[in-house]
Amino acid sequence: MTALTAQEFPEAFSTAWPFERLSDAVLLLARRTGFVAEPREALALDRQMAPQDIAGIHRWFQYAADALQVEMQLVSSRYEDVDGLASRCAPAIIRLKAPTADEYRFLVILRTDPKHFTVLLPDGREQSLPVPSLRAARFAAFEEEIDTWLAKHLGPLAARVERGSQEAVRLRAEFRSDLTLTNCWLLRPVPGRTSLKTLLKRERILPKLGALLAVHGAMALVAVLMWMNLGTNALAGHKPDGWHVAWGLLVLLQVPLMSRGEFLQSLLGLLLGRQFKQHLLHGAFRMDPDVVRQQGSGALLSAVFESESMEMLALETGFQAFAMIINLVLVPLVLMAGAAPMAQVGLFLGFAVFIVALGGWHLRARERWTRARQSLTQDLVEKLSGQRTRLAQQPRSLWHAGEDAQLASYARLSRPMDAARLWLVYAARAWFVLALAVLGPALVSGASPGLVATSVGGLLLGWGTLQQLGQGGLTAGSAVVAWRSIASLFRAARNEQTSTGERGGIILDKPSGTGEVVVQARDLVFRHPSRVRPVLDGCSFKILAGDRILLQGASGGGKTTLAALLAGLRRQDSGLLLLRGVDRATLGDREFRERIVLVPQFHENHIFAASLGFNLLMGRRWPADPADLAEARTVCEELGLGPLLERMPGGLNEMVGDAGWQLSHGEKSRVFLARALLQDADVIILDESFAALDPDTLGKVMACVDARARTLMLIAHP
Ligand SMILES: Nc1ncnc2c1ncn2[C@@H]1O[C@H](COP(=O)(O)OP(=O)(O)OP(=O)(O)O)[C@@H](O)[C@H]1O
Repeated sequence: MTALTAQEFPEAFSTAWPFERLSDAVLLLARRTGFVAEPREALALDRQMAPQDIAGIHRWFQYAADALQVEMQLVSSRYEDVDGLASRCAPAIIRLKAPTADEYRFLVILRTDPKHFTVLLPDGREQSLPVPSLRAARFAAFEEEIDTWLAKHLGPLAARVERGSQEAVRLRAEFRSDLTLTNCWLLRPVPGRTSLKTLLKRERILPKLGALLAVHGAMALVAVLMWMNLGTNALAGHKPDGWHVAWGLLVLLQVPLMSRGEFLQSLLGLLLGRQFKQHLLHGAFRMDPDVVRQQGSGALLSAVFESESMEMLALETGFQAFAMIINLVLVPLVLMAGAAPMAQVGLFLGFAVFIVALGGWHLRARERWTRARQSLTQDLVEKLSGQRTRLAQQPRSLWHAGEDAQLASYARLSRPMDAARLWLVYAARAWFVLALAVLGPALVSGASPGLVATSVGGLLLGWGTLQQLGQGGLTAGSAVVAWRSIASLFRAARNEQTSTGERGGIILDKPSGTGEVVVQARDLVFRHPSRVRPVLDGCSFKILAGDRILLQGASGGGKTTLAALLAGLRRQDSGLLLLRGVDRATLGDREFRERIVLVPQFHENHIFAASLGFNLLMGRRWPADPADLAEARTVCEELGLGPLLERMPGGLNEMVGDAGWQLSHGEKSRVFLARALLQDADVIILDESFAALDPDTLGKVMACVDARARTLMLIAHP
């Protein structure tokens, strides 16, 4: 199933943009959403692209996304989720097909709510379209077929399953799991490139923060009014003549204020938490691969834990800070109006300073403890990853060596942190007792009930505030420590100059034929940052279209390093590397990597915990078209994976990876090969990819690779 047709979605076709104006459409959408102000350069359509060529359009969207510094994500939705997608997709572009002719148009969706699309018209105006059900629109033709099937298999029961009900949708989805809606591209901002100002504006965060501040202010004011009312009336022995009703109303007023405050807090937490997560994920992909490798998986896992707690703690502290700052100002004012003003205010301020100092102590202790905890996590992950090696080759007596000392050191570092935590908790209670004691002489000397009530109100408010300050000190300290562990990940999101940068500006035509110079290297020099001598020094060569190159050399000679440079995973220190006459800076990393595809050595490659189909086609395009899946199946058969596919009950949908169907070494290496062959690259580099294959399979695999790779470089040992 591919595009929506005009018949299925009649209102939309007349509002959609023609193919020739696709670049104007993308540009206008990006501007209206506020994701980009002005593009760096004009967006040109790819000369070779045709409206029916989904692969070409997808490639062009990626080029446009790079140029505009946004993301364009191809999505597909299954039968049961289509309406959900419709209500969440904006801003997005959907390709629509005319019912008869081979004509396609592009629906440009600016906003959505559950019942309407706001679309951008080709003349720049906006129009609202009712979308009763995209599912009904898209799959109307199949409903009858499904009804017949249901009637046949469920008999009279089928009549009880109401059309459109949850059960009916689920049954239909089971029956036709192949029904999907594709050709929808979501436009999204790149998290690392969104300025704080844009973010605040787009999510309307400042008005929400303002409202939260106002709610907290109102709650504090109501609390003070309640105490004043109580003091001046109840404690003075006034009869209930209306003041008690006012008191009751003030109590009631707290309820809506509190629920509004909670709501705003949750909403802001959700918005900020989402931005934070997106930023971190984006950063993870922009980290230098060498840095990631050096850190080790344990440190990365710790960073994940820290990011979780950082998010929670930062939000918690931020919101508490609101109420606390208001109260820190309010408490001295209330106490000043009470029975022992100077003594109580002095005591309150003294305690506040004391608690801040305790917070500093806790921060330092927490930092040392966190380092010990991270090292424990790193050690545990290392031990788990090396479990098989340890079981097979390490004497049992050494399995737990050093663990006691490590745990003892961890326990020792926990002690000062726990002590600081305890002091922070008890400090607020100590304030309460001392402040009450200070009030004693005023009570004895017969201070007026109003003054005493105000003092007690201030004392209670002060108690709550110092508790918040102590708790805030704990969480802020933990958040600061967590931040230090993940700051590099966060900053990486803004990093454009890593080896994984993505800017681009040119789409190359398909190669014209054999003999053309595809790659030209002149005087390449590369030195690993930690090494003194360069691995590559003055390396020059040419690769022509159609070449079959065997690269051999001693172990450690630099073959893999050269492959990494060619495939755009590393940058040379000096020298020139051109792909079809264009250097990487001009071409952009995305285009460069799509043209030269590397199959890394087995231990550097990965099978993802996803379907086999995804693992095969992730380098081409995902979600995949039926044609992509058919080609993936053919390549698998050519590589001798046909019997495996037959054994798998789910076929290409079978889950593989760590928790899924376990693949053998040779099967995995052929999945890696198929993944590269399906990418339609100009040059394929295979780094020792055949080690695990028996002679029969090797013959098949070589024939398939030779037939499918336009230009090939094999790295192998002599
Ligand atoms: N990330 C790195 N940091 C520092 N040095 C590295 C790094 N990766 C590789 N090297 C060093 O660079 C040199 C070349 O390594 P490379 O992997 O390119 O060799 P190779 O020819 O592919 O070896 P093999 O045939 O054993 O796979 C080696 O001395 C290696 O120790």
